[in-house]
Amino acid sequence: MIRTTHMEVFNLRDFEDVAREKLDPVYYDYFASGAQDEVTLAANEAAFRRLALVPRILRGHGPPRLAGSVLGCESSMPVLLAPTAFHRLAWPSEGEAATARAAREAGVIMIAAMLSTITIEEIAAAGGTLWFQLYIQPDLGFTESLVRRAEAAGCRALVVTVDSPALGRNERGDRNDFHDLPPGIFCANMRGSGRSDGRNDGHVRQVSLSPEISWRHVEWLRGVTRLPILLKGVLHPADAAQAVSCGVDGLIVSNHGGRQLDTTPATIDRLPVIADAVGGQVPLLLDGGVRRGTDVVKALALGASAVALGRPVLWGLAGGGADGVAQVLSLLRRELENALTLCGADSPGALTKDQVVG
Ligand SMILES: Cc1cc2nc3c(=O)[nH]c(=O)nc-3n(C[C@H](O)[C@H](O)[C@H](O)COP(=O)(O)O)c2cc1C
Ligand SMILES: CC(C)CC(=O)C(=O)O
Repeated sequence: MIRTTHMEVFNLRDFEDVAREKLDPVYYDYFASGAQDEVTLAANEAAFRRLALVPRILRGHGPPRLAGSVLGCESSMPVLLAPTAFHRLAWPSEGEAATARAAREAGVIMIAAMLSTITIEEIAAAGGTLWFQLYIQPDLGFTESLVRRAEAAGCRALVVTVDSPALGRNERGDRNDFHDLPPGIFCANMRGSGRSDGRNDGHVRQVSLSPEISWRHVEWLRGVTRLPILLKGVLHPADAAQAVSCGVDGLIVSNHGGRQLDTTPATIDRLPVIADAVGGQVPLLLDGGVRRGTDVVKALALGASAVALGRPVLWGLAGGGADGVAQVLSLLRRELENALTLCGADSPGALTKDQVVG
């Protein structure tokens, strides 16, 4: 159990306090912040609090089974690690390798961020089941080289982030003048060969979040890889339906943890309309504000196959490297097991949407 001089950790929120104590305040702000007024950042958690769970009784079963699979990948519980950039800011010695080790040991899927601070090959060497998150770069030759590297490293799916035609306006970052990674830390996947412009030093400035990216790019990607493709950042049911017609294999209902367009709705509030639009044709995942086992249960009941966890993983990493991430996952697993039991569900699939009332 991670303990600092005056803090014991009982839940995921406690880990944020530990991380705040340990991190450089500028990096803490980078991880914690949302866009502009942080309305969406707050809304994600507030919406989970607002929804109530209705338990079913006297179901007469044993402890719930948490394990299952998502897009053919086994997972010991319906919780994935959301892609988050720059883990060496939280744990300088190992960065994403520590996160990947903890995910592997917990038997859960890690979505490795394209903007990781060690390479995807290094993450794969430390990790278990990995999916690779991609910001499609207008330099399609370079994008394809990243896809090939992710395939060769054994990644089992591509997660294309589609909520970032530009970078969200982060005012905490502006106030802290945090616009570059510190010396010695790079976007490791962006270095080396593959770019048509020959720029290859892994500087953040070389990453393009471009409004030119369109459905045509998704169709292009569908043609260059056989890996399952998920779109991350879907909030409109018409987009969800179009994604399915484009041959996309899964969707992540996400507002990027409130870091892109501020004042978007909470993700859990969008899940039902997206689930209706998709009608079970592809698995739906959700991220944003998941902090408790009861939050996971609400998302599962409303139609998600699994959820993904962003900041709490970073708090665990900052608090104690792989051990900290392992503790975050283990706390959430215990809570999820308890919440399912109290809801009368012997597995995630036994939950029904009438068990969530708003
Ligand atoms: C510090 C930080 C960095 C992130 N980096 C990325 C990224 O590189 N790519 C991406 O698709 N999403 C990124 N995200 C968004 C997460 O994948 C996820 O959508 C969000 O964190 C979920 O919300 P939560 O933090 O409330 O759990 C980042 C989020 C944070 C907090
Ligand atoms: C550098 C950013 C594009 C990484 C990111 O997605 C984020 O910080 O939310």
